[in-house]
Amino acid sequence: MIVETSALTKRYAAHAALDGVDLAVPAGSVYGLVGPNGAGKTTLLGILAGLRRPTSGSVRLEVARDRVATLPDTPQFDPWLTGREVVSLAARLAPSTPAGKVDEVLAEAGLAEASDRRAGGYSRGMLQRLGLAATMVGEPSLLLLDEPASALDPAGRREVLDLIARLRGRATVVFSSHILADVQEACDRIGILRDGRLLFQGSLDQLLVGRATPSVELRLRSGGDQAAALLRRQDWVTSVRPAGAALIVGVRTMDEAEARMAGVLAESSARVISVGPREAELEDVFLELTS
Ligand SMILES: Nc1ncnc2c1ncn2[C@@H]1O[C@H](COP(=O)(O)OP(=O)(O)OP(=O)(O)O)[C@@H](O)[C@H]1O
Repeated sequence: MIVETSALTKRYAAHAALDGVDLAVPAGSVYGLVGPNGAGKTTLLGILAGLRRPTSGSVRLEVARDRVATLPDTPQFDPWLTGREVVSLAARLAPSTPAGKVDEVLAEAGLAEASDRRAGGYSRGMLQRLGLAATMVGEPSLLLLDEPASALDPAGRREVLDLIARLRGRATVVFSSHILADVQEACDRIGILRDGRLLFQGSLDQLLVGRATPSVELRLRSGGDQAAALLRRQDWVTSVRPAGAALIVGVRTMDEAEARMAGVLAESSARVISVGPREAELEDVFLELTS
């Protein structure tokens, strides 16, 4: 394990922001720390980065402090510096940065063209990528990224997630997010934090197996409200919730759903586009664990 904490606790006055957290991050992994607002993600990353002190418990890093790089959730740069100057400054703080590395990471972050423009004119997505470039330039062994993609639009998120995916195998990455899809896509290990407690950590497969209740995804052209009301009255239906244009119907067993779903839909006036089993997703488990 490149990062291990033991019974880590952080109190702000009477409030426990972290409560007995045993985090274990394997070397080389991309670890997603996910949890709702206020769960303690920033506090935990801050302690790992050495920026906050724990109230009790311990942190063990199997990596020298100068091989750890941290990206705060809203990186701030002097607006008059160009992208290249920001990354060059970061390079000077790293123990030894190979020649040409500044241009290499700027290109990797998709900022080659913009590198001589001032950071004050960058978009949010560009600033986040500039922060990543500055974090990556010293070739750290461990990157701690606080919500690197959460505030971005879908295109910006995609760029940042792609950049993180490319770090796999080159460094260990711990990043926090409250966007489950990002974690599901980018991480090979997941920790779920709520109210300062680590409710689960392990691989996505370990998380999903045997936890999420089986469910069926219904796509309806119209009549969704009536169908949902009818479904809620069935004893084999455990939950009905809208997800975009679809209804996600939690069921006791798939057998019952297969035998009885068509009958309920026929009874309603819904126009059916498709009915299909839905693979357990992180969101189901997350809702199960955190609600
Ligand atoms: N410096 C502080 N003083 C007092 N309370 C704090 C401080 N920092 C965090 N907290 C509290 O500790 C809890 C955890 O906060 P933290 O910022 O670590 O959560 P988070 O999971 O990062 O949340 P978010 O997703 O909103 O950033 C919250 O209840 C927060 O109000």
